[in-house]
Amino acid sequence: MMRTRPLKVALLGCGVVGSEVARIMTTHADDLAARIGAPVELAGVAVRRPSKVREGIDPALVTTDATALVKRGDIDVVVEVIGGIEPARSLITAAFEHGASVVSANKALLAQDGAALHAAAEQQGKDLYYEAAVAGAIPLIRPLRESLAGDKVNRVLGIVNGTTNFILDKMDSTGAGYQEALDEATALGYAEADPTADVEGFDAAAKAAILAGIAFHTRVRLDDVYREGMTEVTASDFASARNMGCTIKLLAICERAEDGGSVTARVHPAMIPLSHPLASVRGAYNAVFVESDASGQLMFYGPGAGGAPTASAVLGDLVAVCRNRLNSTTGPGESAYAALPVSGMGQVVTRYHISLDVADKPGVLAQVATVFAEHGVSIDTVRQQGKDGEASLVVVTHRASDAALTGTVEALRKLDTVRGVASIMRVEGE
Ligand SMILES: NC(=O)C1=CN([C@@H]2O[C@H](COP(=O)(O)OP(=O)(O)OC[C@H]3O[C@@H](n4cnc5c(N)ncnc54)[C@H](O)[C@@H]3O)[C@@H](O)[C@H]2O)C=CC1
Ligand SMILES: N[C@@H](CC=O)C(=O)O
Ligand code: NA
Repeated sequence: MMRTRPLKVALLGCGVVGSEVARIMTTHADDLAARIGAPVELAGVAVRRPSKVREGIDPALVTTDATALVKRGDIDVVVEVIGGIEPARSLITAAFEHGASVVSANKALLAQDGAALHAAAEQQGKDLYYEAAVAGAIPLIRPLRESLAGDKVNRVLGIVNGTTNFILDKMDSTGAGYQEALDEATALGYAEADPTADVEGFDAAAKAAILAGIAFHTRVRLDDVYREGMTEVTASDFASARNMGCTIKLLAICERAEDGGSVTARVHPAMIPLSHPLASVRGAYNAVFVESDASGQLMFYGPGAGGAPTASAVLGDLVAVCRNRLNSTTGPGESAYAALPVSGMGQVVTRYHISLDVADKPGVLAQVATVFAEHGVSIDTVRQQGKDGEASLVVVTHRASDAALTGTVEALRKLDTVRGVASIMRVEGE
């Protein structure tokens, strides 16, 4: 039976995502009420610029005092789509203290302070949901937290940042320049308020921390995630990748060590074969593979950024949280019982594509090969191209630890015949 008293929602932030949340709440009001079992009412909208015209939003609901809004006491759910650490963190904490549950899209905050926020929610008997924080519209948090709760996840690998995938795709497929592609991604509402978060890999690293924590039932913070952005990927890297039948993607990879005793989480550009499903992920789409003991390999795919897709995930959480409130219950909280240590990058094992500038004379290849052998790094293929006494040498390795590869590269740099290390890129997905 439908409850007549509405559940009250406070919306914090009315930008790319917030404006879409408000629009869907209004246009789908009847369906949402039927699915929840009670109407949901937008009770207040906290903004920074109150004079801006916001279509479909009653100006009487608009306030610049987000703190007063979350402390009203009659709010059932606070939807936080401001972003950043403060004031979002204080507002969410105050929301719990004043009786509300919270839906957030804020991966930066969750990766930094997720444990404290979960503890605050639990202490107050409230929900903290954040499906929109990882991979936009793609259902990923809930499948990991609920559908796979009976399995053992060993690996999560994928493209989790729409902006950088959009840029890399444009650079690869149209030869567009980096800045031009970034400007377009920003205009389309994909980029973070400061797009450095996207291009330097902080956003993907925050998502990797959240995914690893949920997948492995442990705590992984942003600082635990190895991070390289994509600003140094060049047209020549794409050409090398094409020569190998590969393309380049910014990947997030979270793995459980083979002995199960630790985990790693990393974000960096990597070559992947064109035949791999991740190679065909275009534009701002995201795709994530989850590998578990019993399920085998699962793939999640869809729009990873943008106002409406992200609002879809927010609304899904809103419905879940409202249903929980009507039933006087809460959904699953943080599960970090495994308390696994997070190992550094040195422990990671993968393949490498290394491009060296060398002197074009007899014995150089043997010298280089010896350095690889001395560090226990086995070579898969070598390609040499020479011109005017100089040559470029492209070495692709078999699987080796990052520590062994780092040692190899340090030793290569010391060889007189090696003029420089032009690029090092990991090769994944084989
Ligand atoms: N845009 C996207 O594709 C996605 C965004 N997200 C996350 O959603 C959140 C919001 O992102 P966007 O909507 O894209 O950002 P945005 O910058 O378009 O919107 C944020 C809004 O919050 C307002 N704001 C800032 N401080 C405020 C305050 N103290 N009180 C009231 N309003 C305040 C800003 O004026 C702005 O309008 C961020 O955490 C972001 O990481 C998550 C997934 C996808
Ligand atoms: N800036 C982010 C937005 C979604 O999380 C991205 O590009 O993926
Ligand atoms: Na999602």
